[in-house]
Amino acid sequence: MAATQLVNPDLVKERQNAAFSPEHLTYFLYGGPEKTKRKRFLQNLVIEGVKKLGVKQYATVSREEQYEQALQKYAYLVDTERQLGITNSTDKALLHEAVFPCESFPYILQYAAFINPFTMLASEEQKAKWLPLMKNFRLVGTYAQTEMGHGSFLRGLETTATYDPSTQEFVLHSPTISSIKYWPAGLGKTANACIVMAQLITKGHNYGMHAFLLQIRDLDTHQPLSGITVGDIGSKFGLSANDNGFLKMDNVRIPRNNMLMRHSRVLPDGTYIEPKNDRLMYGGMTSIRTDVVGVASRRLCIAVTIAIRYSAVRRQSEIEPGAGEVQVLDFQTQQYRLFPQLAAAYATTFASTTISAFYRTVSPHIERGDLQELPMLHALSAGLKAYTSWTCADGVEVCRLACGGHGYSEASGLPKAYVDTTAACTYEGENYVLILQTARYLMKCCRMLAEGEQVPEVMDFLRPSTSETSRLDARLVMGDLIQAFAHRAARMTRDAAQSMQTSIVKGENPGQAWNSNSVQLVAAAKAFTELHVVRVFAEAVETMRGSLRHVMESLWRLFAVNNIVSSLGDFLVDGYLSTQQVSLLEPAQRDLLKELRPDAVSLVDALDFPDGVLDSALGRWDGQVYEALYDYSLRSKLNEKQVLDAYLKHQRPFMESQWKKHAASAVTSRL
Ligand SMILES: CCCCCCCC/C=C\CCCCCCCCCCCCC/C=C/C(=O)SCCNC(=O)CCNC(=O)[C@H](O)C(C)(C)COP(=O)(O)OP(=O)(O)OC[C@H]1O[C@@H](n2cnc3c(N)ncnc32)[C@H](O)[C@@H]1OP(=O)(O)O
Ligand SMILES: Cc1cc2nc3c(=O)[nH]c(=O)nc-3n(C[C@H](O)[C@H](O)[C@H](O)COP(=O)(O)OP(=O)(O)OC[C@H]3O[C@@H](n4cnc5c(N)ncnc54)[C@H](O)[C@@H]3O)c2cc1C
Repeated sequence: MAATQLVNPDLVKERQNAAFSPEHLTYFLYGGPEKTKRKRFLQNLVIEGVKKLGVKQYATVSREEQYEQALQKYAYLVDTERQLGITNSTDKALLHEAVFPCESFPYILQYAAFINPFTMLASEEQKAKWLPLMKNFRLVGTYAQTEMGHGSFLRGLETTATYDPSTQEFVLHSPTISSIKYWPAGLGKTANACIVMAQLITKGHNYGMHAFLLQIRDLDTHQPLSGITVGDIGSKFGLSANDNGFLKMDNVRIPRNNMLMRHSRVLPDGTYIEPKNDRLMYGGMTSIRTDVVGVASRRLCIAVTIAIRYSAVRRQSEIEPGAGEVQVLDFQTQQYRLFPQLAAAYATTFASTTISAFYRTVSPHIERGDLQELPMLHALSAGLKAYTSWTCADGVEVCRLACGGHGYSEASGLPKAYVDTTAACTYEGENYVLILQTARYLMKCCRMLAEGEQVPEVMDFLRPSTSETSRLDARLVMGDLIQAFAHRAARMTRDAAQSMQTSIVKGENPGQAWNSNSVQLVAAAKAFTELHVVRVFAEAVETMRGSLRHVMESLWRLFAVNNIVSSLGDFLVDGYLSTQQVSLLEPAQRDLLKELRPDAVSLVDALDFPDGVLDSALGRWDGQVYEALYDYSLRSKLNEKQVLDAYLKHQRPFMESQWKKHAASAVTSRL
């Protein structure tokens, strides 16, 4: 920050009063002083670079302009990456975050869901041929899987890829209106190619969903190719700069070699060679799900930074009559709303770091054909994607509401953070559908344990425990709190398994039994995922020392206590927590709010978002919120002219006609 910047005195005081050094926490989050320095350098560089492009603030332009500006900013981003020789994925993510703060952009899937799944699914020969075209943007692509009629149930996809041995081509076809590909990001106007997921039919047999590389537009004129109908799906709840698209294929012929043939193949005569495991086709989705955990947690980190800084600057109402208006952050209710979001922001950040690390560890094994850890990776990434996007979307909305009226203005940066985060509850697998995959794995582990088989170490919590009551006392020992989450997850999983068994005994088939108990299964999978998040947050805190450890331990405790209190029935139902123990929790929660109050601003400062990423009049580092809000309003398009054409066209005639009807006298320009 510029040393000369005039900072709101309340924020200055907050920063002076912190009991720990936020800089140390920043170093912890970003991997040390050197990496932090690099992060700041990179983000500030592109924030300044974007300013020089002359693009307008996202919230002040139309959808078409947002789209155009996003293309312009992306070109600048890639040029900068190349000039700086950036290949590291964290550096890239940091640059993306600074150029597109809580904003989507048309090329979002170029790497995440075009190049990555292509690399996973294509043969070496195919990679040699197409990767250079993809990496150098000759091919701009997306992942076209969802159709109008099917997104969750992939076996129900209707698009067909029928092999014709006489020409050695596949014929891609959308046989019905519901089979039109619908939603893929960047498909409408930007992509000239895509990975299409379609039912592979050869020698009259359907072998299920497979991936094909399809060119959809001419590489020079960008016109759609013959047989292709493609376009933008129209305005959405958010993600306006993205041209999510539709695609209809009318018997489009592609060479046999455009089927991605690393795992399964079709020989020239039409013979099908099966993959080692048909789940490998789903690998691209697992990769993005782990990214989505990171995307959602960063959005909540941004929202909580905005809301806590603003609450420290905003003064309204008195606590003691006559003693002056207080910072709204001093209201217990404000702390009760915001501090759990702060805790969740850190919790999901650590969850994101660990699932990414797990993904990086396991994917080379999967690449080698060792699929032992695949079910666990799938269950954990699906559960965390759902848990984090729910938690963060809800949290962003809590932050927005906690900013009062100004939270409703786009100037706050919170509406765009919300619409962006809530989308993550649906894309890459609707959350209920995904968390049920986690439940499926839990049921499988229950069966394995019942049959005396080994389960992965993280599932050990399912083993019968000797202790059926908690040792929790007023000290709120971390181990006792973690044990409470473990007990709850185990009990709920066993209860769900038992209910499934009962349904089957009553005569339901496995599908019916699953559906009859799916509310319980979802609850068990959420409890398991929350246990995981509580654990990884605790593991991170346990590596910290001194005053940082002290404050982060309190934040962790707030996360744990808050989650117990908000699902108290789960912990009481079998008497694991006694009513006496429960009576400790709400006072402890209030004490934690008070304890964390002096460190709240520094805890968000430590997240280290530059103003360019917050993109918020309310969350600015210097706290000069009213100047920023006023400036934003002056830039409203409606203020470009004092008297609008719409006034002359609609308002004035309307007013005149109303007045004439009821008063039958002339309009005067003054009262
Ligand atoms: C502090 C840190 C600092 C760092 C700074 C960093 C800052 C930056 C911040 C963030 C970093 C990240 C930046 C990266 C940017 C990336 C951006 C990402 C943006 C995303 C944009 C959105 C794009 C959206 C794309 C899409 O939506 S694509 C479409 C997605 N569609 C789906 O997900 C469909 C969901 N449906 C399914 O997956 C399946 O149909 C099903 C629900 C799983 C059911 O399938 P089915 O075969 O019918 O299943 P079952 O019978 O139930 O199960 C069969 C069997 O298969 C197993 N299975 C299923 N899936 C998988 C899998 N994926 N992997 C492995 N195994 C799987 C399942 O478990 C069953 O197994 P068993 O039979 O053994 O039980
Ligand atoms: C912003 C955005 C971007 C997207 N980008 C892409 C993209 O790039 N590429 C792409 O291919 N797709 C994309 N999608 C599509 C997305 O992946 C799907 O919308 C998503 O997987 C959900 O599928 P659906 O729309 O069919 O929902 P549905 O499955 O129709 O869901 C409707 C309801 O039914 C419930 N339901 C469905 N099945 C079950 C079940 N088995 N058990 C219990 N409940 C069930 C769901 O929980 C939900 O409440 C995008 C979507 C959005 C919103």
